[in-house]
Amino acid sequence: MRTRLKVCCIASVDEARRAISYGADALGLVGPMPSGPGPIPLETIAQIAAATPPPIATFLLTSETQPEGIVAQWQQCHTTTIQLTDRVEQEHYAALRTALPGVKLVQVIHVTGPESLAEAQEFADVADALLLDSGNPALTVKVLGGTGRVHDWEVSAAICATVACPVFLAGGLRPDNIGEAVRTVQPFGVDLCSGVRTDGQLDSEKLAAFVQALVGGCEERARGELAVEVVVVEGDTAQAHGADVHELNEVKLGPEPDRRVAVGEGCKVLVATLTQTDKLSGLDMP
Ligand SMILES: O=C(O)c1ccccc1NCC(=O)[C@H](O)[C@H](O)COP(=O)(O)O
Repeated sequence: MRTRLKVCCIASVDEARRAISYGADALGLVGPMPSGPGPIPLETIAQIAAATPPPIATFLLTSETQPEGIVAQWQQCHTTTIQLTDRVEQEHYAALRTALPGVKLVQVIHVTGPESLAEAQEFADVADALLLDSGNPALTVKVLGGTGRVHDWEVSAAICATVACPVFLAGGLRPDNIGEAVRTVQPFGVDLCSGVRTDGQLDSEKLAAFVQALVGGCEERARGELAVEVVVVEGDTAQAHGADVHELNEVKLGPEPDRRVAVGEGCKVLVATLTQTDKLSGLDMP
C-alpha cells in the first residue's frame, strides 16, 4: 500500500501547488492556535482551499473544542476536512456531522505514553481518521502541533495495528527518519510541517528528499510484508513461523490469492502470506 502524504502548514496557493506537484495527497491549513509557527488567516485558508483541485484533500486545523466554534471556523473556509488538534468529546461528533455533512473529521491524538492507545481506540469509531502527533494539550499554553519532535513510535505502531480507521503519523518526520517511521508504525499516511521548511518557507529540496525517502520506505515496507508466512494449528500446539502467536491479533492478511485460510474441525488452521494492508479481525483464532 502506498503511504499517503499530507503536507501541513501550507501558507499560500504557491506552496499548495508545489506540495501537490511533489505528490501531496492532502494539505494542512493551520487556523488560530494557542502556540506554534503554522497559523495563517482563515481568509487565506479559504483561498487555498478554493484553489485546490480534487482529489487533493484540504484540512482546516482547528483548536476549537466546541461544535459551534468549529462550525463557525469551517464556514469561513470550506475545506474538505477538519483536523481537530485538541480533544473534542465524542458526544460532540453527532452535532458536527449534522452541521457539516460530507466534511471529514480527523481527530488528533497526542501520543504522550501508553495511555494514548486507549484514547485512540476511544475515537477510532467516531472519527474518519486519527492523526498521531507530539503536542501536549495539558500545558498552560497548549501545544497542539508543529513541534518538530518525534514521540514513541512503538505506541503509534500499537495504535495502527489495533484501530480500524486510517491513521496518519506526524511529529518530527524528516527525510532521514521517514523510512524507519513507516517501517515501524505502518501508518495509512504521514504528515509533516517543520521537516520540509527552511526559515518558515516550504523548501522544495527538502520536500523532494522527503518524498524520495518515503517512497523508499514504502517499498521496503511492502517487501517486508510479503516475506512473512504464518502457520497456526490448534490452541495449545500453535506454531508460528515468522511471527509469534501472541502477535496474531495484530497480524494482517493480504488480498486474494495470497490469503489462504482454512478452519478445521475442532481446531483452526491459518496459512497465510502476510501483508500489512488488511486486519486479521474476524478470524476466530484459538
Ligand atoms: O504548525 C503549527 O503551528 C501547529 C500548531 C498547532 C497545531 C498544529 C500545527 N501544525 C500542523 C501539523 O499538524 C503538523 O503537521 C504536525 O503537528 C507535525 O508537525 P512537525 O512536527 O513540525 O512536522
